[in-house]
Amino acid sequence: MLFTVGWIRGSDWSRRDSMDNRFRQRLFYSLKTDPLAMFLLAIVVVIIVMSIGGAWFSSYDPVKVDYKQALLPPSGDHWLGTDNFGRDVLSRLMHGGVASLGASIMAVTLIISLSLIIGLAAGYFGGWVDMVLTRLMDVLFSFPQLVLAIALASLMGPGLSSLMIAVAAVSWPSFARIFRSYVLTVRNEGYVQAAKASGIPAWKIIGTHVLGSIVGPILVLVTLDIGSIILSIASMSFLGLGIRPPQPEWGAMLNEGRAYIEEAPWLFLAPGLTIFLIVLGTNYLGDTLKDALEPRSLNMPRLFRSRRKRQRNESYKNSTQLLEVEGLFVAAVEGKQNTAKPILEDIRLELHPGECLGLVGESGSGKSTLALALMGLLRSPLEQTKGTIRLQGADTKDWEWSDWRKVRGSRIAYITQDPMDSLNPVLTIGEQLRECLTAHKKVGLNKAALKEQVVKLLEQTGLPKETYQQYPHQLSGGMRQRVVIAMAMINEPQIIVADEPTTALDVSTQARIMELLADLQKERKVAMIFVTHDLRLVAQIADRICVMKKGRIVEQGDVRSVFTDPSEAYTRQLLQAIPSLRIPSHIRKIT
Ligand SMILES: Nc1ncnc2c1ncn2[C@@H]1O[C@H](COP(=O)(O)OP(=O)(O)OP(=O)(O)O)[C@@H](O)[C@H]1O
Repeated sequence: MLFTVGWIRGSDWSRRDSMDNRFRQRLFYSLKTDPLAMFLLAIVVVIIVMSIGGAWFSSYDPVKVDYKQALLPPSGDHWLGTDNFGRDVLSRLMHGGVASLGASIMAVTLIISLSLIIGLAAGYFGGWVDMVLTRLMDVLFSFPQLVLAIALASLMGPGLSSLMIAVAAVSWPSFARIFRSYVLTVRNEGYVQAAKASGIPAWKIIGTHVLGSIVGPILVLVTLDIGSIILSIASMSFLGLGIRPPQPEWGAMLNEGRAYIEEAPWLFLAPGLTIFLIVLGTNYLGDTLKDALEPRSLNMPRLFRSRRKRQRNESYKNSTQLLEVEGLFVAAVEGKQNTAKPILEDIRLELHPGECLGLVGESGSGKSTLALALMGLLRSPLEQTKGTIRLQGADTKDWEWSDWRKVRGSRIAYITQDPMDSLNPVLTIGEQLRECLTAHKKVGLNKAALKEQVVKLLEQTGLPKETYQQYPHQLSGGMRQRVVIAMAMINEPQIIVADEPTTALDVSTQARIMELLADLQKERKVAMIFVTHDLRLVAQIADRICVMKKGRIVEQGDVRSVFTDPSEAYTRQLLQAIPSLRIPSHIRKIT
C-alpha cells in the first residue's frame, strides 16, 4: 500500500479543457449526487481546519506534562482524554496534524516536482535521455521502497525534513513513469507535431501543449496518493524516525499509544481513526475528481450515489417504427451562465424495419450530433434539452449509461467515419470481434464456437479468414472498414447508424463498401440511417432521405421524389452541387 500510484487511462486525459468550467460543474454534480463524498469532504475539511487552527481551538498546551492528569478517559474537559504524561489528546492531535499534513503536502510537492521534470524529459526527448532516466528508475524500483526510505531517513537522522526527503526520494519513480507514459501519448498528437513544425521551442511546447494536457492526471494522482504519503509519513514516525518528542505527530502518537492499548485505548484510537479518515477521505475524493474529469463515468452507477427513482420505460413494443424521434432539441450548454447554443432543433423522423434513411446536409448541419443522440452518446457540453427518442417503442428519455449499454450493439449499432478510431491497435481482429459478441451473449459460447461465428461473419463481409489473427495495422483501409461493419453486424442489431462510413476511403473501395452495406442490409433486413454529405451515395443506397440544414430537417421524403422534385431551395442547391463527370474539352483533346 505504501507509495502506490493510482492508475488512470492515459488517452482520457489528453484534453485541454479538463480544468474549465465544465469540469467544475461535473465535480459539483459528482459531489452533490454522492452523499458519501460530501460526508468525507466535510471530514477532511474539519480535520484540516482543526489542524491549522489547533492553537486557537485548544486551550491546552500539547507538550506540557501534568502527571496528576495522566490517562484520564474522554470527558467534558478532555474530549479525547489525556495521555500518560497528562497531555490533552485532542490538543496533541490538532497540533500533530500540522506536522503530519504539512510533511505529507511537502513530500507530495517534492515528489510531483521531481517526477514531472524527469517524466517530461524522458517522455518528450526520448533517446539517450529516456534511456538514462528509465534505467535510474529501474534501479530505484529494484529496492524495496519502505526499506530504502527507512535507510535514507536513518542516515539523515530523525526529524520531519529527513522523513519527507526519504519518502520523496523513493516515491518519485512510480510517478515519473506514469508522467512519462502520458507524455509519450501526447508527444505524437497532431497539435504537438504542428507546434514542432511551426518552430516553437521545446520548452514552450512542453510547458503549454504537453503539460496542459496532463494537468488533469497530475491533480488526480496527487489527490489519490496523498493518502498513501500520509500513511508512509505516519508509519515512519511510528518507527521513531519522525518528529522528536515531545512534539506531537499522528504516527508518533500512534506509537506512544501502543503501550496503553488495553489501559487507555483512546490514546491509540484517536490518531488511528484520524489517519484512517483522512486517508479514506482523500482517496475517495481523488476518485470523485477522476469521475469529474471523465464525464462518461458520471452516468455509471457508483457505490453510495443517491439515485432518483425514475419511471423507466424499457418495454420494447412491436412498434411499426424501429425508431421515432419527436421534437428533439440538442444544445451545447457552456459558459458560466450555462448558455445553451442550439445545435439540433425540432428534429422529427422515423425509421421503419428494413429501410435505409439517408441523412444528408452540408458540413456542420448537425448530422453527426443527431447520430450520436440516437446512440445515447451525446457528451458534455452537448445535451438533449427537449423531445423524445423512442427505440422500438421504448422511451429513452430517462435512460442511464447502463440502459444504453444493453441496447448498443445488440439493438442499435454504430459505424464510424474512420475505422482506425474503432479498432484497438494492440488487439487482433478476432479478439475485438469476440469481445463485441460476448458483451451481449454471455452464455453457451465457448472459444471455438465464438471463433467459428466470427470467421463466418468475416467471410460474409468479404474478408479472408486469416483476418481473424491479424492486427488492424496489417489491414488496408477498406479491410478495416469491413471489420468495423462486421463489428456492427455481429450481434444482429435491428438498426445500424452509419456515420459517413466511406469518407476515409478511395473511390473504388468506397464503391465496394457501399455494395457490401447494401447487400448486408437487404440480406439481414436491418434498418439503416446512413449519414453523408454525398448525395450520390444516398441515391445509391437510401429509400428515404432527410435533408438537414443548420440543425433542422428542412426536407424529408422518398429518394425519388426528393431528387426529382425537391421542395426546398436548399435541396436544389445540394443537388446542383453534385459534380458531373463531363471531361473538360482541353483534357479531352490531349487524351
Ligand atoms: N462538442 C461540441 N461542442 C459545441 N459545439 C459542437 C460540439 N460538437 C458539435 N458542435 C457543433 O454542432 C454543429 C453540428 O456539428 P456536427 O458535427 O453534428 O455536424 P455534421 O453535419 O456532422 O458535420 P460534418 O459533416 O462536417 O461532420 C456544428 O456547428 C458544431 O460546431
